[in-house]
Amino acid sequence: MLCLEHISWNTPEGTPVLRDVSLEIPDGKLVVITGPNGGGKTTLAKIVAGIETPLTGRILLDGEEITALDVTQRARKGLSFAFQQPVRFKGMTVRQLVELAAGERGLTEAKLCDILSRVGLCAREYVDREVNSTLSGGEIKRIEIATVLARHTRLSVFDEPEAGIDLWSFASLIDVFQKLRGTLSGSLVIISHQERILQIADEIVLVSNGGVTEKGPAPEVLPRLLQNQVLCEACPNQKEAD
Ligand SMILES: Nc1ncnc2c1ncn2[C@@H]1O[C@H](COP(=O)(O)OP(=O)(O)OP(=O)(O)O)[C@@H](O)[C@H]1O
Repeated sequence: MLCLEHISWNTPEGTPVLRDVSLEIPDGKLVVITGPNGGGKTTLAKIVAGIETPLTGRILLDGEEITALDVTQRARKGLSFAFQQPVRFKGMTVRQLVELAAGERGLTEAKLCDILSRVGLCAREYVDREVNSTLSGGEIKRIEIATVLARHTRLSVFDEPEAGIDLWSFASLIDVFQKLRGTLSGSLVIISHQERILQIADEIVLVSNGGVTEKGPAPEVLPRLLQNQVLCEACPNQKEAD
């Protein structure tokens, strides 16, 4: 289980972004974090990844404090992330990147194909391409999601997997997440605004204005979100934004 205790974070200019966030991410569950733009969801994910350091609070993984660990040390503990703005791994081929993620050299074409087809990419066309600007944003995003899927980690976090992905790939991704949920030993967290992703959640957490304003089992929280009661309370401009 991942526990966040009293996490706060300010921008470099000192503007509060996260205010005293406490949250438990249980094992074996698909937890979807949602909420209005700018509420603090990605910042929370960056703090869990070790990219940002919290101003206050601590992070525990299975009871062990990991607050002081850097990104690499946390990755070794089994935390992996697919961010909204994917990182580009200059000079590496797709094959090398997936092998690195899977921790296995010399993956067979069949295995590579299995991993890449989950995100709607045909392995044969992609494996020997370099991960650089010749790939589209959507392709890079899908490759990054594939690397997280390949790792089978303790905690996997996907930040807006729907962003920049076409409808067909998105539909197969939902399928992948659903299958993952059925075989989960660790935790699976998806940050999303998409109703179709909220529908497959076990638990939903609403992050708004730097705090957790709602959390609970999806069957209880989702109807309220869909009726817009919760989102509207949390974000008065939500209706206008939609
Ligand atoms: N390094 C930074 N410097 C300045 N402001 C920042 C920084 N990081 C985050 N913010 C601000 O913190 C707020 C929360 O950003 P964050 O990306 O966590 O929101 P979010 O809930 O993920 O939003 P979205 O749904 O739009 O992806 C935003 O107002 C953002 O501009």
